[in-house]
Amino acid sequence: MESLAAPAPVDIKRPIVDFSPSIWGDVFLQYDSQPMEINDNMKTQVQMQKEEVRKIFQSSSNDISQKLNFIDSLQRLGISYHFEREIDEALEQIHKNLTKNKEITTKEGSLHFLALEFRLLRKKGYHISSDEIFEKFKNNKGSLNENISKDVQGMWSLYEAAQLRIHDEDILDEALDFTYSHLNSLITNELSPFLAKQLCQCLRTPLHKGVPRLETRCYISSYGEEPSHSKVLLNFAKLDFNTVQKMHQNEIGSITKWWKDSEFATNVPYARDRVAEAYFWPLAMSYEPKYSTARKMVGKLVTCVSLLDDTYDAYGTVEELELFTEAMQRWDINVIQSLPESMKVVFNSIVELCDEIETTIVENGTSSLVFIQYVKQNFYKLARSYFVESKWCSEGYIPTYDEYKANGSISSSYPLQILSFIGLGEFSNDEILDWIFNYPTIIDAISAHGRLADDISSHKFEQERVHVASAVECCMKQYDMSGEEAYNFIRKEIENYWKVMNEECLKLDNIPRPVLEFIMNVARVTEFAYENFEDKYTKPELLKDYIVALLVDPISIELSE
Ligand SMILES: CC(C)=CCC/C(C)=C/COP(=O)(O)OP(=O)(O)O
Repeated sequence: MESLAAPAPVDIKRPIVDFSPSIWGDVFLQYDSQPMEINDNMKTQVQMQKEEVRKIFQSSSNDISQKLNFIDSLQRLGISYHFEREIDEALEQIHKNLTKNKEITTKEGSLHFLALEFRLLRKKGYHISSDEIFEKFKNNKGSLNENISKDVQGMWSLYEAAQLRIHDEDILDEALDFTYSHLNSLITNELSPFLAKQLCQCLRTPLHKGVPRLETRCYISSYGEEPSHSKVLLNFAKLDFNTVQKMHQNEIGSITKWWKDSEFATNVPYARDRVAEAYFWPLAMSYEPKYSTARKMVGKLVTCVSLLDDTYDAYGTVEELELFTEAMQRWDINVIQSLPESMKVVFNSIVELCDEIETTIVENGTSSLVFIQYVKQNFYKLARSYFVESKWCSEGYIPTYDEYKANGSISSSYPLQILSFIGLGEFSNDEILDWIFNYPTIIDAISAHGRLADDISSHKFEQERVHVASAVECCMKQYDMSGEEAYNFIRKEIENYWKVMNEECLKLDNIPRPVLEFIMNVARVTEFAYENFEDKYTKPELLKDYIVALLVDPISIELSE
């Protein structure tokens, strides 16, 4: 068959990029036909083990420290979603015991205990004063006591707790520097290889910034080596991981089938072929079974966003893209009749996806129809932001950093992804959708964080070809900085956005916690995807092992345990 993608006039110079092909072949196709339902025997086992875990939870009712450690393990092992009500009630009770008239009244306990209590309560949205809870660890100058450096477990917990810091929490800023440098110095000399490995991992990715499913996969592998581990919890976590993984396999199988049937790799040959990598984003937003539809749809949506991005960045001319953007605004393919077939394929894929989303929400009765209008408008806004970048690029214009960030937050595609995921799930209602659509501070912070992290990871690769000036050049221009200074400036901005996000999570008590968690998970997957100046989306070999661990290999379960 003749390729659909041949450019219309032969002499057009296109910004084609030599993206590497997909590394997955047909690996995920087999899962499309795999039965979604787990068998009766497995269901009975899940139910029995879950009840055993519940009994242990209930029996720890009077010991706060034990309860907090138990909740922490449930969360880290990825099974807390089975016990949401119990955990909420327990934390509410613990919060009541800790505070009276908003003052913290009980500050007894070890540094580990207080830091864990602080972290779990704050994660749940309780605004606990860091100054008050850590008061007894300060000296008379108001700084942290040097002698806490002897308490490794305490420092470790304080390091994790301090990640939830907001602005003007000097004690937590200090705690983060203090614990990081002391813990880092322990790795080489004083710890067992097992602990040193754990510590390295948490210094690289603290719990608060980790992608939940990856954290769980990693923690299940090491939890059994902790002296105080519970076999009941571990077995249930493994069984649950494998059961839920089957559902994830089914989802990625069906997205892969759709992608292959649509022949995007042939029909849009200039674009990245990244189905499994795209699915990583909705999987990071939530792995829970009840968000299966949202994951499937958003997985497809991210692949369409990727086709669109490459159409603007790696194929279209400014004249073509102007027309394409107009077609997106009018939602009308007739506007682009004169453009190359491949661009029409991209346009149609977006229109058809929106139709599919609409059918799904009507069938499931989960969402109001304002949702689909918002999705379409966000797709247009995304295309418009890409067009702005294309124009800047063709004109050789370097915008100011602020101008670049305002546009770049939209072109991160996060507002669209977040809106779509939440609109397809159980918390979808007009109020929440309006809130997201109007770009609240938390979405702004996450999108800007995404744009900056992406830019500093792919800066060198992108500047090797004709590409819009990135945040780095814009920052150099606006503040008259060297490249190195701009990198450092942007890294500080990224840290600052974390404080903004943490702060918003405390303020937004009218938004359900799971919704805030989905949103925060986007920041977490950003940190992971773009760490160490690498772009794991564009270079799939960097993501391969993680995808295998989450989507291909089950966890082995020794039956004797
Ligand atoms: C966040 C995800 C996975 C979105 C979908 C695909 C996409 C646009 C990835 C970023 O690519 P890029 O680094 O080339 O983006 P940009 O061109 O916006 O810098």
